Amino acid sequence: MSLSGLIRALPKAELHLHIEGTLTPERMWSLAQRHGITLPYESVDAITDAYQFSDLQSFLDLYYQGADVLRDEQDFYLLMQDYLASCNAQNIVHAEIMFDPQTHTKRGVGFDVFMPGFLKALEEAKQMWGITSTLIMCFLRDLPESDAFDTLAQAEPWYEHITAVGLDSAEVGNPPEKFTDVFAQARARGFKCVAHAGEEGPPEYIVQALDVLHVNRIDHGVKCELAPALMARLRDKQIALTVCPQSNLKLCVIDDMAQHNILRLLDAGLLVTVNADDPSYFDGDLVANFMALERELGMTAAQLRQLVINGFTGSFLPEAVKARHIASVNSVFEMAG
Ligand SMILES: Nc1ncnc2[nH]cnc12
Ligand SMILES: [Zn+2]
Repeated sequence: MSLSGLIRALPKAELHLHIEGTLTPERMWSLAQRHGITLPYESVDAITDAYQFSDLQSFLDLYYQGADVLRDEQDFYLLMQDYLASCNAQNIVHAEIMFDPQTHTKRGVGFDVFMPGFLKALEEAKQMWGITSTLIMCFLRDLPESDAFDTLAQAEPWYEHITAVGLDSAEVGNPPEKFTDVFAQARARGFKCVAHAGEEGPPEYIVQALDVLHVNRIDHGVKCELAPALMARLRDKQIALTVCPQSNLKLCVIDDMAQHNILRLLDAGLLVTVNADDPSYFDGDLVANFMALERELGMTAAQLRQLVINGFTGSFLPEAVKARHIASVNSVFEMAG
């Protein structure tokens, strides 16, 4: 089987995916029509054409604007359903899905609107396709820590459906230590923790995420290469990095995919995984991200195998379930010869 055939056929996990970043231009258009919202675009194509970014902030501005079409439970159900249908098409069997409550609550759209929509679609995908999932509730780091505390309190009726808390949005100038207390409270309430760190920000933010927030894994983390001692620590402790190659290209973290360090980090023994981040905005789902690694970086079959296995190893699944998925990955390779 060709490498592209394997990429498609392998059962995969996705660990770094913002559900608001899966809003397709078509769905944005249809929801805007449904709610009588006038978008600042003339057509679906004009939405896609606007997705040219110079850095993280230039993307976040459009991403938060796009989310404004999400108004009622059905919108959030359709958003999640679209993503899960794409998981089924890509053979993603397990997804750890981030959502940004504050993007919605600050517009008057509460947990009682988006959570039922999400949960209905997740349950249907489990029944129809056997796709398992966890939800990661992210705090927006450009807002004060007190807002994150409010969000943690508002989420209380939904805790049983949320596995982890995360930290996203504008990184530089909003270090992990700004959220020390709310992460401590989230940990005390039994949540796992993740944080975006070392996407645009310095390696010190990765160190803070580990030492101050006590995260279980790092989202992005590609800037760790600038700090050899940190790289050694990530390798020795096998802390998962949820790397998003196409996102890094689109947000100008790198100028060219050929410069991406993901395979160097993998070959150095770090637990790196491949993820889409915001597939609708970055022109690439999980399969497309793997394809780019084959095309632009010459990823080998052995590297592909390790990256896909790492996706399960780095997940929040129980160990026995991880082992079952990893065995299926290995059996696809054995059948492919
Ligand atoms: N790549 C990213 N970095 C920070 N915050 C985000 N929110 C959605 N995508 C993000
Ligand atoms: Zn992200």
